[in-house]
Amino acid sequence: MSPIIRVVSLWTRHPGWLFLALLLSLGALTAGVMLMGLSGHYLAVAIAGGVLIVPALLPWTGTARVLFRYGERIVGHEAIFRALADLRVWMFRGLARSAAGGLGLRRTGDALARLVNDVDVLDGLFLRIFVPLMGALLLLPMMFWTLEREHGLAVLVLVPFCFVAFWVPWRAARAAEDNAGKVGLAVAGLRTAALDALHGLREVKIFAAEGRMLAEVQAREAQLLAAQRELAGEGAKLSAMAFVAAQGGILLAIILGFFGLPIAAVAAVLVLTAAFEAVLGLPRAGLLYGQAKKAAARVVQAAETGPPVPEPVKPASMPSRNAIAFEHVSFRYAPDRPFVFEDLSVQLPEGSRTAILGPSGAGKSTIAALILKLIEPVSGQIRFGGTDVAQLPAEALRHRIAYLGQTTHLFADTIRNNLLLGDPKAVDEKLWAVLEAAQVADAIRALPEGLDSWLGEGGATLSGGQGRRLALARTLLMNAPVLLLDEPCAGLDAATEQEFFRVFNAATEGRTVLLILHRLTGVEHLDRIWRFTGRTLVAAAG
Ligand SMILES: Nc1ncnc2c1ncn2[C@@H]1O[C@H](COP(=O)(O)OP(=O)(O)OP(=O)(O)O)[C@@H](O)[C@H]1O
Repeated sequence: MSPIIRVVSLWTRHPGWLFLALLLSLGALTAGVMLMGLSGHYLAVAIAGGVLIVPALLPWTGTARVLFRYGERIVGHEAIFRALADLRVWMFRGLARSAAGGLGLRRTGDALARLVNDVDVLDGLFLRIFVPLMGALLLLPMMFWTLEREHGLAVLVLVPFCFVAFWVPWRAARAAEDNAGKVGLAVAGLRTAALDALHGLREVKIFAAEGRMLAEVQAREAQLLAAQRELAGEGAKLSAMAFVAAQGGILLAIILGFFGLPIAAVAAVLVLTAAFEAVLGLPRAGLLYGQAKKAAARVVQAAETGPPVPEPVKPASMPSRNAIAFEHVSFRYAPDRPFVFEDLSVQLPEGSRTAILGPSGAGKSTIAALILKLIEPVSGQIRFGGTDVAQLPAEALRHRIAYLGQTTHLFADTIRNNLLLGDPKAVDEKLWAVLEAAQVADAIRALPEGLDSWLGEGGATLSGGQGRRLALARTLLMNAPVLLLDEPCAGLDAATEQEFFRVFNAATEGRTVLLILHRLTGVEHLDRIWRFTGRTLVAAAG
């Protein structure tokens, strides 16, 4: 299915609104053409006979035109706002499904460009392309009838009309399609560069790299402007051609009018003026269509890219148990990358407390990513509660697991709302209990607004260590039977770390816990310890 059809198929959820908008628009067009035709006719009669008759139909047609146009604007925009809201939600859901592992900054800029710019381009698909095109098709028989009455040859005027209404827009669409790829890429590139520079502003200042960063953003902007200028030039050329053709068509009707029926000729010329005016926007619509086609392709691609690990066709039901086992698992990130581990087997029995130790780059975080189904083994199996995770739906599996990664995001919101992400129903008492467990309660208590303090973007108002502990508290709050904690004590001093592990044991009683650590300090009551040796895990104690 072509991307444009895919996008339009999403809009069919609002058939009533869209159909009504189309009817009102065609009604306005018909009333406008009738108005001009009647005016021309009675004007010509007045000139010929010296008597001006204003038929009762004339004011009615004028009023109808205004009312139809007004209704079309209201209904059309309502229809399209609903359709766009659906489109954005659909795309966001698709992104969330495909990017569970986090987008990363480069792709965030690109995703934002698609969510905002590309969806905005699609805004015009119905009102500025489809509706005027239907109008042009409706005008064809109307014009044939009017011109034919004037002079047999007058139907020749339909040639410039079709040129303006169909050929020029088609050419414009082709030109815009070639160019829209460049514009889309340039917009995404500009957003990515600007976001990158803004996110890293502190580093930019420390390394005095403002000039280089600015040059990068300006270069991207220049690329975008060049692509837009090219398109605008092409658009202007085609619009000029359409304008000349429209004037030529009207001139032809006037000339033929001298040889035919003058009264019919005046009416025809006025009808033609209205008709050409109605289609003179179509070359721009053609340009827009070319852009919309590319935009639709980018939106559909972003929304329909599958999850990183394919979902099972017939998912197994979630097992009641929560033990985890790796059975002869081998994994590498790409065929041309070395294996991170080979033939790795390890068990995390239900309710056990396990630590995996190893130097940086050994593959500890990769273990967590495999359990969460963000990546899949090259060979071997990972079982959750006895069932191969490949058979389990990723979302249901992740509901069982509370995970604290090495980098976690704190939202620009209050501390309370950041915490409630872990358990939306948690009462204050529970929030303070997890804050105590994560050794950050004192710092929060010292803030003037306590739990209602605003965190700022990425937790900017807390120190790095405090932010990390808040993220840890949020993970502890999640009522999941399995806890995966990747370096939970990063940013803690030795004494606080020891205190953390003391409280941690009580806070996680009964859950299956996997701690991913560089070194073993302060951890007590562990059931198992595994250490990376070469490309596999070896039991260190138990
Ligand atoms: N997305 C990725 N694509 C390609 N290679 C990756 C990716 N993520 C990690 N790696 C590589 O896989 C290996 C294991 O990485 P992993 O993050 O699991 O190590 P780690 O033991 O958690 O390290 P650290 O203690 O520094 O966090 C490393 O050599 C790393 O370069």
